[in-house]
Amino acid sequence: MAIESIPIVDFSNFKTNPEKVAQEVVDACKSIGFFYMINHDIPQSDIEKAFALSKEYFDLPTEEKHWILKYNDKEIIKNNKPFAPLPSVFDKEKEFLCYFSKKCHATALQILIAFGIALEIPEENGGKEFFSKSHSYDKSASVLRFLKYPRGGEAAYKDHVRAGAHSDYGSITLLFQKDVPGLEVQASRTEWISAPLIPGAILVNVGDAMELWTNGLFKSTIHRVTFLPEHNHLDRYSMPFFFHPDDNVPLTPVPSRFVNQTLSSTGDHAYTSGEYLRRKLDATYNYAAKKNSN
Ligand SMILES: O=C(O)CCC(=O)C(=O)O
Ligand SMILES: [Fe+2]
Repeated sequence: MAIESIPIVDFSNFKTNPEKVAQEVVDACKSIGFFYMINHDIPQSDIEKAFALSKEYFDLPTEEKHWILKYNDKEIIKNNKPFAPLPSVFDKEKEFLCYFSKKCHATALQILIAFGIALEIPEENGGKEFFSKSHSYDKSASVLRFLKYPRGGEAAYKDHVRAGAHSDYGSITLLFQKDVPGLEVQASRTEWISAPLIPGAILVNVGDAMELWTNGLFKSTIHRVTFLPEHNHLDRYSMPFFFHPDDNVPLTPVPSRFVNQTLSSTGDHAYTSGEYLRRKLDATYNYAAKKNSN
């Protein structure tokens, strides 16, 4: 049966009825790979503030934004520290940004706890904390990203697809959308359906590492961003929080009676989370380099 919409999961009952909420989360992850999380713990005022900072940054003159590119040099990346100093727009709000990214982390952990509950992970393997204990705040590649899709002009951006079809690489992604819709999801692996804006909701999706870890039980679904003609005069801002397991976590089948324990023949399961991400990034950037040289 075709999947026509993305389910909404209400987390206000997660404390009182965790099994029910967890089951809804896992049903969504097994079918469409996306769900809206409502009644989460991130205040709307914080989300608005983060969007305002993003806009403040993108509104800077281009030359001011370009200075950061000079730091885009491998030698600057040392001990996993940021590769460049923060632009002043963000530096002055460092405390808030730290707080906000920790809120995203804590919210994503709740979803992972739901996975642990519904997949009935045995206690000896970590029980409901099986996934969450593998996602520490500062030891993974998790990242909060601020994105802007500039409005189209007469000639520019004739192509209505503004972020090409892709799947995400990590375990899960939390997406904050604002004002302008545009995300489309390849439901049922064939048809595109739109992911409308639901005020206050966070759109959550499964990434490739989680699909691999659950041996295909959860679906890392392809999605893209398109602009409808009526939105072409508007800038679109979004904030994805890409959540990744710690680099050293092996992506071997999750110990759950719902997860097929037979290894696939592709050999992907031998990878740790860090190796898997590196492989994906290499494939992406080699591809980009080849495409740009054509
Ligand atoms: O901007 C969006 O709404 C989606 C972005 C996205 O899918 C991504 O950055 O992976
Ligand atoms: Fe994505």
